[in-house]
Amino acid sequence: MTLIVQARQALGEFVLDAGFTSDGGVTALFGPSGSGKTSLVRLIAGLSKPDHGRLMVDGEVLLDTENRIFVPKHRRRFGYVFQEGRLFPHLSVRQNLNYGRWFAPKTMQTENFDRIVELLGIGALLVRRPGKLSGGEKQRVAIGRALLCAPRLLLMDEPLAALDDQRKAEILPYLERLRDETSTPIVYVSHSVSEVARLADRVVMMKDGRVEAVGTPSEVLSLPSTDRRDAGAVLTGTVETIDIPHWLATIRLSQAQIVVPNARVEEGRSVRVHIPERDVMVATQRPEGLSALNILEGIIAAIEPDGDGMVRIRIRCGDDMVLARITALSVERLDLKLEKPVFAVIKTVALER
Ligand SMILES: Nc1ncnc2c1ncn2[C@@H]1O[C@H](COP(=O)(O)OP(=O)(O)OP(=O)(O)O)[C@@H](O)[C@H]1O
Repeated sequence: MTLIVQARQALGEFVLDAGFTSDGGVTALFGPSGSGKTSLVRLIAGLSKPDHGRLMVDGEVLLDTENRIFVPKHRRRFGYVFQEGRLFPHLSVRQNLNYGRWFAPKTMQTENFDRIVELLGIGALLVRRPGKLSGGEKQRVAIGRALLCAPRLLLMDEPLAALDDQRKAEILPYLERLRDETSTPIVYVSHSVSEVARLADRVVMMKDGRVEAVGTPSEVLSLPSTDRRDAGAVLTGTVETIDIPHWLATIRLSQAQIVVPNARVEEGRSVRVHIPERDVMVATQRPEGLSALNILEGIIAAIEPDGDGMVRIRIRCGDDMVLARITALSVERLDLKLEKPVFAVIKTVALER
């Protein structure tokens, strides 16, 4: 699948002027509130029309303002999942799902039902009405309904934003399965670093209506302009062991292991971990007697002034890069220099959420 989108639209004072391409997988539209993510996804969906723009899927032109082409939303064959599921309250889960199936091309109408129900773990809910479902269950049904239309692209606009952390944690593994076990490309709107770190293959970072950066989660989420509270490294590893009594998973990175609070993952599974740069300290000797579980040995690969007396240190640990944001005074006191061996003391690391 290839998706090419480019659009310009004035919305009152706000001007959206953005575009990106995708070759499939999960593309996250990421950025602060008001950066234009929803406006861009609405244009892709055909829910609004840009002043100027072009949209192509697999070579088919769905929008081209110059040539006055505008394929209406119901003929684009895109699935759409909103923040709140928007299920029909008077229909059972099965009927809600069947409603989605109705829009699929005839040849695809039957094959998918059981597989999608199993994929999303909603088999036990089929006879219930939406009023009797939790927020996370509703979202899973909404995703199922969207998938049953056999969409060629699934648009998800902050699908977890209305859920509490526990429900988010419940639903994220289903989204991962969706990514890994279906070939449906997804455009996923979110302003959560951890969600994007966990799910996205590619990140389109937006700011003030424009695309500021495009790349892998590790490339984009470590950029200084990412929300300060969450900026940091995103590393990929494999679950080595699970310690259920302590609720910890040990993840093998390129060189070292890292211990992460979570015991819900399966051993052998490939996962991403997010290490916020503000939660990393730098030491020139291996510290002892600390409560931090993760101390990684590495070499300083970059020292970047970051304003307000702060400095970002990039520490190369094997093939992984860990980021630390520390004071310029600490850099002086510890005499930190390029290529110096150091220890990254990691206070928090998250496997998801
Ligand atoms: N129809 C409209 N008329 C005027 N302004 C609009 C309209 N639609 C959106 N905007 C403005 O465009 C900007 C971008 O909004 P948009 O919802 O796309 O951002 P977002 O990145 O999705 O934000 P959030 O994460 O809060 O949903 C906002 O400043 C919003 O107020």
